[in-house]
Amino acid sequence: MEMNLLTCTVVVEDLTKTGDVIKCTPYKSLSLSLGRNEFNDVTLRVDYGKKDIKYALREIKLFKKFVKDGKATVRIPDRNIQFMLSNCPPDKLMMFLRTMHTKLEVGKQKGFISDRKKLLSERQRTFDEISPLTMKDVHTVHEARAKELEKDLFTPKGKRKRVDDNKENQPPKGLKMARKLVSVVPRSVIPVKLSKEQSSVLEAVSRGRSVFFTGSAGTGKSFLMKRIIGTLPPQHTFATASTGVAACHIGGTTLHAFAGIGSGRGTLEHCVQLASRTQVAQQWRKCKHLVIDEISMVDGEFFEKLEAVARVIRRNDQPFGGIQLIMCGDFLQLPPVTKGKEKVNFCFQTKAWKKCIQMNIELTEVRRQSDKSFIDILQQIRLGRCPDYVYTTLRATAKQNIQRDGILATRLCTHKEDVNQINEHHLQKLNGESKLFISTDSDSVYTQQINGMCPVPDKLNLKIGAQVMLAKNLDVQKGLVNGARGIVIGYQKDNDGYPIVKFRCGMEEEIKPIRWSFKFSGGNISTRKQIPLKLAWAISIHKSQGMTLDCVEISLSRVFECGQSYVALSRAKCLDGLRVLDFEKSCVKANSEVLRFYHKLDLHKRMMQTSMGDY
Ligand SMILES: Nc1ncnc2c1ncn2[C@@H]1O[C@H](COP(=O)(O)OP(=O)(O)OP(=O)(O)O)[C@@H](O)[C@H]1O
Ligand SMILES: [Mg+2]
Repeated sequence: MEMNLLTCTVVVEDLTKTGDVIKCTPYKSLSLSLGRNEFNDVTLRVDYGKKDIKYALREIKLFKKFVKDGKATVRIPDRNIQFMLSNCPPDKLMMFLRTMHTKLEVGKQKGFISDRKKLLSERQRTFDEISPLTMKDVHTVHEARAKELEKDLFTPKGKRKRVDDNKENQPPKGLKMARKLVSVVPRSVIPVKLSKEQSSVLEAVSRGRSVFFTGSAGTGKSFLMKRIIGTLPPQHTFATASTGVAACHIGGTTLHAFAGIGSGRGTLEHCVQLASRTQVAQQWRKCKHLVIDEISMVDGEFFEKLEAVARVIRRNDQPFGGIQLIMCGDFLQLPPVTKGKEKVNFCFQTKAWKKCIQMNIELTEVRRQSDKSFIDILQQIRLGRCPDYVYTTLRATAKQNIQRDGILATRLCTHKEDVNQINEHHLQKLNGESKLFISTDSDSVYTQQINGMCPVPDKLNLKIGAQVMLAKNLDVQKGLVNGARGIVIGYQKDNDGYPIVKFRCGMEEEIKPIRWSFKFSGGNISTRKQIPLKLAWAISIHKSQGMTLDCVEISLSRVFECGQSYVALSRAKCLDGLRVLDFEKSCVKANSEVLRFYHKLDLHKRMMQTSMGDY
């Protein structure tokens, strides 16, 4: 990701010394870049088109509360100016501000050249690109901050504290925290690197191509999608997915909610009429980049309607009304939900698909599992094959004891009813009182809809001993990740009484409520604050699509969909964490039309020689 350059909407404000605004000039699009001048000062260059102005930085003030929405303000106090940035790609903005702040702090440690020396210098004016942020830079800043904190603690209010003042010779309160600051530098400061194939997808997207990227379960499609969303301007980008759970995973809304055309089963005229409602039409017109995750579950007819509606509402005859489509999914996982004996209609079978997609890209590196033989087994299942070695290996898992420290495996069920029954049954069996945690929803009108999208329910009933699953990444380094399994071992003793969970990774953690936000048709935003836990004795295979689970038990006797066994099996990270019951060769099914589609993709790739490397 280009960390030194940002192009976005900017309001430039000239300030008085006391910070009042004297003049305010809006620019629809300005480019800001970070570099170093001839004295090695971190320098912000603002490109106004006809001219550019460079600000050598000594002090900046950043206002970053809305950085996730692509907004922030950069104030340069000694130049009496501030830049209010908006509609920035959020990840880019975050990295830009982080680089500027960190490099400046590192510069402060080294010291600046005096103004006098600069004036007397005869060096030629230069502006060189700043080097990328490194962990070393981040450590330098953390150490400096921790030292400052230590100093403050030893010398309260400017008075040096004598050592014998500290009677028990104990480090003062808070010093431990200061030291911790030095030792724990969050890894997330520098984003996880994309693989070569993932980077090439990002590059294609940044060149404005409409892309479909696919790949087996766990090849990092959703991971990449989140990164792509972070590089696009939020006002014109709509992140969606075919199901609520998948939408929540990438911080978006369902495709149906965005489209505003109901089920899409009505006539085109009716769909256009629905999409012409003011708020819905506004979204359609604003949209320049439409992201769709889990595209395999989008019905082909619905996709065709969307494409036609987009052209009409946007009054633009280009495919999809000129919107850039960024879609991902794996058609060998779950297909669209159909009623009764209706034939499945996949998106890739439609004319709209052929018209819109400019690039098909396949991710091939599996990230969820690392064991090569397990990856191979999953690949066979994905293609609907079950040779003897696959059969015997999976049958053998039925005897495995995958429970650890009393934490049972999550049971993946083919049918929804079984899920509720199993969870209720286990909860009732536990002795002790149950404790109810009710969510705080910003708008109760949406509670039912949120239940369909949010991984946690509005009413969460827990008991000591309950098997739970974390529904959000809390601390990736500690293993407190989305899908991590644990057991409720008690409640905090204060008024709130939040649950304490012992996780399979060994961590014990108090789980406090967190907030989810959801977008509904017309752009309405509603939030839910709830403990990020759900009962995890069982979940449905349909709801598990997209998840990574650490220990799973699966009964495949009632599999009814192609790809269903594959989805279930591929949630596990390793064979040791998997127990498959009632496994028969007949459980393994892949749709023949999907296989043909992938075969063609492969042939096409070879013919065009568009291997990822070449691309
Ligand atoms: N470049 C990467 N570096 C580190 N980890 C990665 C990378 N890409 C993906 N991962 C990790 O791999 C795991 C699987 O990724 P992800 O859930 O995005 O896969 P997916 O292709 O969407 O799978 P599914 O088809 O099951 O939805 C996640 O834990 C993710 O964090
Ligand atoms: Mg996914």
